[in-house]
Amino acid sequence: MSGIKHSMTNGEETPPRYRLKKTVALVGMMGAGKTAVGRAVSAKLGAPFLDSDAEIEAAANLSVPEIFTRDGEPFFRKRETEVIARLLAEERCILSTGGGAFLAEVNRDNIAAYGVALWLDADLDLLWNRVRYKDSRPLLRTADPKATLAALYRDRVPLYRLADLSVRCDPRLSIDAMANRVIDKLLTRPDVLERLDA
Ligand SMILES: Nc1ncnc2c1ncn2[C@@H]1O[C@H](COP(=O)(O)OP(=O)(O)OP(=O)(O)O)[C@@H](O)[C@H]1O
Ligand SMILES: O=C(O)C1=C[C@@H](O)[C@@H](O)[C@H](O)C1
Ligand SMILES: [Mg+2]
Repeated sequence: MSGIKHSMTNGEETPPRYRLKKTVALVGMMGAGKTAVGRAVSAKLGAPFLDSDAEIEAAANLSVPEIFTRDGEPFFRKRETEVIARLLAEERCILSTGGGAFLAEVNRDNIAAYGVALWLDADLDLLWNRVRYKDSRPLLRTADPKATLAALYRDRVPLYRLADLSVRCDPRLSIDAMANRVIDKLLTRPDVLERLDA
């Protein structure tokens, strides 16, 4: 349990205020919670939230699966690199990346140039439980999506380990509680996040 009060629980407490000094890119497997937890972290910090998948979708006016089907994965990866570079340069933020983004060295280098990468490290079982009922991940449209997810996991974990920071995803923790865990981790890096009312 975090020893730090992160949110207002009664009328007497004031919400904590933070200074985000660098962009935090959330990386990790599909279903780890980069989007959901990233949004909650940004709300708690009062920092902008950006999501590379959502930006690519908005620019194309198509969903991620539609882009994969129409233009193919290499096209998507090019857009992903462009979008991440643009978002990093635009403003200091919490940036949720797509699950494959951190695999490309160019994206890792760009993230390092502007901020830090935080890996949301989730077990395969948890990931499968999160993604199994949704058809929004084109890479899992295979005859055996569970085996595909396991293969992606095996291949990708060594690269996610290159992230500056990592937080384990506990299946018992809500999105809000995970966001607190992420903030606790960021506070271990005063060059990234500072608490102003400590
Ligand atoms: N701590 C949590 N507790 C309960 N549900 C969660 C938690 N974290 C994420 N979820 C849910 O799991 C699903 C996957 O989360 P999310 O879309 O944030 O993953 P992601 O890492 O952004 O995946 P992708 O790489 O495909 O974008 C969502 O339905 C989300 O609401
Ligand atoms: O893990 C991946 O490679 C992906 C994850 C999603 O966030 C999307 O970026 C897309 O479905 C690819
Ligand atoms: Mg996401």
